Amino acid sequence: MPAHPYSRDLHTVAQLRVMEGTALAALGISGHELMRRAANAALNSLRRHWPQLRQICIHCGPGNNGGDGFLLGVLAREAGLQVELVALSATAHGEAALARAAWEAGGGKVQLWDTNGVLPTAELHVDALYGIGLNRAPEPAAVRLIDLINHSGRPVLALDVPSGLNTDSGDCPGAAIRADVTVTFIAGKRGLHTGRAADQVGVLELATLGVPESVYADTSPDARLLVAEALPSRARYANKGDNGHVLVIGGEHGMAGAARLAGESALRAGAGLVSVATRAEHVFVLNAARPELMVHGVDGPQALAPLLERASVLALGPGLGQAAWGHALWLTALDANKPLVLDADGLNLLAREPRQFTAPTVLTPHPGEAARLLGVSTREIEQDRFAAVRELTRRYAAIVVLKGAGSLIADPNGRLDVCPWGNPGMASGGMGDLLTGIIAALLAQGCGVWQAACLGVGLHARAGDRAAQQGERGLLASDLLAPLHALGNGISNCERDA
Ligand SMILES: NC(=O)C1=CN([C@@H]2O[C@H](COP(=O)(O)OP(=O)(O)OC[C@H]3O[C@@H](n4cnc5c(N)ncnc54)[C@H](O)[C@@H]3O)[C@@H](O)[C@H]2O)[C@@H](O)CC1
Ligand SMILES: [K+]
Repeated sequence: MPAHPYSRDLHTVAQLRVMEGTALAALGISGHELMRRAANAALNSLRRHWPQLRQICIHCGPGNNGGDGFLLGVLAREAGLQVELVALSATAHGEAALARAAWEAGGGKVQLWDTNGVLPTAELHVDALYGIGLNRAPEPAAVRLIDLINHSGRPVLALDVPSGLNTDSGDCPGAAIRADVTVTFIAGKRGLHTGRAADQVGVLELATLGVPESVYADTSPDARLLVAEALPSRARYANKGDNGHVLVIGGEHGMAGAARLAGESALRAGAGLVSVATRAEHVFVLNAARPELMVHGVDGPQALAPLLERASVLALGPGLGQAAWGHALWLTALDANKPLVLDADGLNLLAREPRQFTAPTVLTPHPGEAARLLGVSTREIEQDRFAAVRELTRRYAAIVVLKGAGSLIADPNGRLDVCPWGNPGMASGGMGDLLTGIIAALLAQGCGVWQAACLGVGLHARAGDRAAQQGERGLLASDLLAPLHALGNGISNCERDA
């Protein structure tokens, strides 16, 4: 089935509420009918994923998400399934009350959830507790139910959103359902694609419920999912000078590896030339390990100056340290006003001495670095990664990549893309150094700064996924170099990696 033309678009709850209203008007149907369509989509998904299923338990919350659950109960019963239904509250309002009445009119029983209650046995649990209306951590009674469902050992289908996950931020303020499959209704939701969402959503399906395309066309999304794109093609007559010259600046005592990984990934992402400015003691080992790198020992700004002049793009920060040596190089490099990727200690120094950038600049903080750059805690960053990345772009006048599950890429005009690839194997040392080198290489080859950041994040994450086919645990940053080479050339099967 071809993807829906607007499946990349991601919205906020406020936007979704407006879209629901315009969808109802455009379709000329009642809210109840839209809810019935949602329930029908959920039943289809359930049948597709678990065709042998005979008996399910649906858990309904107080709002319209619970309403979806009641109507799913009606349709599932009509389809011959045995249905148990648990409700969090004794009453329902509005559309949800109508849905509950429809369930009860057919003789359906409702078990009112009691905090000390026992989870009904079921072959599968349907989570219809909270949807986009969740506005705080689930209440204590729901917490126990969520916990029991998560530990039931049975598959879980979530309706619209896994309950407990904040649809806007991707954060879980308290307990949250871990779904195997989430069927989300009408349109993409940004909080399903970043941060904690990675552990809660499972397989994500979009059911557009027959909403006409005009509703999507009239809504400008808050964010978009990255799609896999080929790198810009290169002229056959290109010489190495046409593909740019990246200068990696970093590698304080004991941190040669970071500079090496950034340099190697820049080479693998296609930079024409890559130089490394590092501590003199690292020159021999880096040259021996990767002779294609031009490695220079620099003891301070004077030695750095001629290298800065020759470079077209700077990758500043891998293993740089924050002591006098790193700080002096950092100041000199920033004064060169060249296209720049700033990472690691380059960002920690920026947090100490904030400035705005006029040359094309990409900052690549992980949540801890982002917290230092904004003067808040890492937890506050994770509570709303979208707000954090947008604030960083404004404060530093740069493109910002906020790393972590579902990396975000944002520019100062509010544009925001979300990376759908990557895996927890990439939460290991050196992965960030690779990303720095990749983005720098793309800038050096002539990509615009937004394009370089998006292509770079995508390439890095897809190389990570490719490398993780051998296992996530124990994945090394250098394992990504071979798949990076292949993917950068549009080679999408695995033969090259072997
Ligand atoms: N409006 C529409 O047109 C459609 C809505 N649909 C469903 O409706 C959902 C949205 O429904 P609602 O806006 O009623 O919201 P929800 O059903 O998501 O939940 C909100 C309800 O829970 C309460 N609540 C929120 N956070 C709570 C917490 N932490 N602890 C306890 N109670 C809490 C709210 O006060 C409200 O009663 C969607 O996610 C979707 O599942 C679908 O039927 C598709 C059509
Ligand atoms: K739900």
